[in-house]
Amino acid sequence: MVEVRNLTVSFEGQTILKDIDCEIQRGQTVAVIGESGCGKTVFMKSIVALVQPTVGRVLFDGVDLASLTPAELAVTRRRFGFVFQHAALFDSMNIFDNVAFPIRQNEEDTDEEEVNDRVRQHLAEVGLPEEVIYKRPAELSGGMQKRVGLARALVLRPELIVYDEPTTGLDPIMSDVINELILHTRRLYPVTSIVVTHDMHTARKVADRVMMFYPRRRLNSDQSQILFDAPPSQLEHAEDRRVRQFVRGEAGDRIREMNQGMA
Ligand SMILES: Nc1ncnc2c1ncn2[C@@H]1O[C@H](COP(=O)(O)OP(=O)(O)OP(=O)(O)O)[C@@H](O)[C@H]1O
Repeated sequence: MVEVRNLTVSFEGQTILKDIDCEIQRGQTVAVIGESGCGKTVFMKSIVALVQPTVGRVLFDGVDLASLTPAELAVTRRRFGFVFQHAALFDSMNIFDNVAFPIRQNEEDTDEEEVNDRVRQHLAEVGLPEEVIYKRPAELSGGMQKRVGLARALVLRPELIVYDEPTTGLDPIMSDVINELILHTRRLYPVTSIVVTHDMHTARKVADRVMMFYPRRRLNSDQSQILFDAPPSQLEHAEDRRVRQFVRGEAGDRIREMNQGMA
């Protein structure tokens, strides 16, 4: 479904991603992990054409996203769902209108009765009670806001959904509610998911594949930036020491490097 070919992304002369090659199959859930600043979000945004490749290509169903006109890209983007780190809800709209927004925006012919049914169905799917419907985002807890963000992302039944740190800032129970919702969505239909996360519990629980990125600036030019690309069950046995240290949360050589001003 997604083919990433020789992807390089640079900003103002600084290379963040270099020569990334991978394929993501339909229905796969990929967790993208790695230390802060290694380029996880840039990778995820490149896949949904929110960031343009400096070199290389990203193909979605065989089509190079960079070759599309803005109008064609807008049509393709309807097949994508986005769950942002801070829910990114519209503060001035109530919860109903937030979730209805993508339908009203993209499927203008939908009558209000159907909009009503779909919004209520999606809010129920993420476990939100009826009484939140006419509240504003600021009146809900962070976990509830994330669930609204998820309902809004799912309301057009996207084929590809990207999650940017979906559990950051949530307590362990609410994090697990979000993990369960990601799994539940996958059970409902063969959505492809890319989950950028620092939460190893999330990576282990929801993903059938984990990709670990490493900061480009810490590598030699011939070294691959993807240190690990395998099912989560293999994380503990990864050959690369940096992967094992990362998943165990061990600083390793980093403290010495920091003291030497290298990190
Ligand atoms: N639009 C941009 N313009 C300039 N630099 C950018 C842009 N987007 C990202 N960067 C830089 O690219 C690097 C990687 O950013 P990215 O957000 O992908 O990291 P990350 O691995 O997701 O980190 P974190 O875990 O902290 O969110 C950072 O140094 C960031 O400052």
